[in-house]
Amino acid sequence: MSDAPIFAIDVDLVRGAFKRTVRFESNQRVIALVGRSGAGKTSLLHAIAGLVRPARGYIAIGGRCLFDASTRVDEPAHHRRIGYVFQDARLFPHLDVRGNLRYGAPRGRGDERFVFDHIVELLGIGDLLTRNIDGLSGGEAQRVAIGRALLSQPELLLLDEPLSMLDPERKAELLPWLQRLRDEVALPMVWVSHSQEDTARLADAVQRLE
Ligand SMILES: Nc1ncnc2c1ncn2[C@@H]1O[C@H](COP(=O)(O)OP(=O)(O)OP(=O)(O)O)[C@@H](O)[C@H]1O
Repeated sequence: MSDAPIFAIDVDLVRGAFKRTVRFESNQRVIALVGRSGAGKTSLLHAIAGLVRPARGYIAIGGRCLFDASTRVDEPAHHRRIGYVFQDARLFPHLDVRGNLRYGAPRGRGDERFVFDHIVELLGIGDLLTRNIDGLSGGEAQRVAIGRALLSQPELLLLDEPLSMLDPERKAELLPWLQRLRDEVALPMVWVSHSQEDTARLADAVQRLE
């Protein structure tokens, strides 16, 4: 077993005129990232995912170095084994639910950590498999998006405000599934949230960007 913290991050993020340093270490598995609008939450997720390059510093998660400016480590995004769930699900409209879940799932090795039938059961989406995307509720679409992310066999899950576009009823419906995800999928997760209440329910620790 490695003694490395689950999250070890110290980066300078630069996006146009925006510049900030984010530094934290944590041994908690599920982190809520909170802070005012424009504080840099999405920018940090993008840096972890390899979609933007920090101007300085390092990102190591689960003892795995994803980026280190001093040693010129910069794992390409597609090698980082990260599942990314967006606010608006971003499912493929030309595929049905099954097609979306199958998209990008490595085939045929037989030793995958996340298996199709288990993920479908975990997220309660078995009845949706042949449905078109445009007929799904916001909460159903998010569950499918999470399933698609897990079936890409990630080692880390990033969720950018998965509840924020839902009305209160749909949100109440989705929350227990997200709690189940947190409890039954033993992956590190970073959860961007605006809501103190969601944060308290879903995260082991809160990281605030001022
Ligand atoms: N591609 C870009 N070019 C220039 N500036 C950018 C770019 N992307 C983000 N920014 C700026 O970087 C800052 C941080 O944005 P970011 O989206 O990371 O914040 P956030 O905390 O996620 O905000 P929100 O809660 O509103 O989503 C903002 O001032 C934003 O305008």
